[in-house]
Amino acid sequence: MLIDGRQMHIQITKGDIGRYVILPGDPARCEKIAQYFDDPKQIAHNREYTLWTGSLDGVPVAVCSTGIGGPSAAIAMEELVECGADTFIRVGTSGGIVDKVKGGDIVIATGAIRQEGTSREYLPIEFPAVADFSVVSALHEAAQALGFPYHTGVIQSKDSFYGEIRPAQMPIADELTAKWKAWKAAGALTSEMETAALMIVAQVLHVRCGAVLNVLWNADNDDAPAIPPDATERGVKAAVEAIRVLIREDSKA
Ligand SMILES: O=P(O)(O)O[C@H]1O[C@H](CO)[C@@H](O)[C@H]1O
Ligand SMILES: O=c1cc[nH]c(=O)[nH]1
Repeated sequence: MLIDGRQMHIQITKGDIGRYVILPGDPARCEKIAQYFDDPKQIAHNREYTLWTGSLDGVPVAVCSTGIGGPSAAIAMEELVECGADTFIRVGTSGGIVDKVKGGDIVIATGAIRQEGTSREYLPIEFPAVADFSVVSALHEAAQALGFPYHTGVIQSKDSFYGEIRPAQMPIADELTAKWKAWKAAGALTSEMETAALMIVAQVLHVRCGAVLNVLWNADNDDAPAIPPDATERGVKAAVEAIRVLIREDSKA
């Protein structure tokens, strides 16, 4: 929605960005991600939304933070699409669910459990939050090329960070614990807060979206989690490389 010629929240307009956008949650991560671009430049900063642009292999790319949780992430995607973007890769931090997913790993999400509220205001809960196949395929190629330990599969998105970290302290502890147990039994890989909403908004707006998550720790296995020093870097490198793959593949189409 334009107010005085700029999108109300992200404060940019059509022509400011190209079609490819990386979406971290944390605004402080935008500048670091933009350093992988040629000619990085900050173009906007409003609320939780920081935007940098640049290019990869001569093609315009951007990074835009989404803040924490589905509501602000959905707003970012809606406004970025109005400005011409159609391909998104979320990159963020997460906590491993199944035992094999450990701090320092990366996870490529093929779909996300919709344990959040935003996506329910777009589509009924029966509709699955799934990643775009070409984005998953590009992330897969990137992770293999970079040689990082990675997993591919379903992740969980939820609204309450502390509902994940301290479920026993919540009045609905039984419900939270039973659901976590079910996700784990089904092989859900890692837990974060934005991917399901982004995938559902992308579905509704007919654009492409995928996600790569850096795993900080495994919530059930690490008593005193030691966050690997490059834990937030690996997913970023995979996302940037995947954008290069998509640029290459899209140029053939
Ligand atoms: O590292 P980011 O992208 O912010 O992602 C994760 O970190 C935040 C919680 O600490 C949530 O936004 C969660 O999804
Ligand atoms: O465990 C974690 C770590 C980061 N972000 C989350 O949402 N959960």
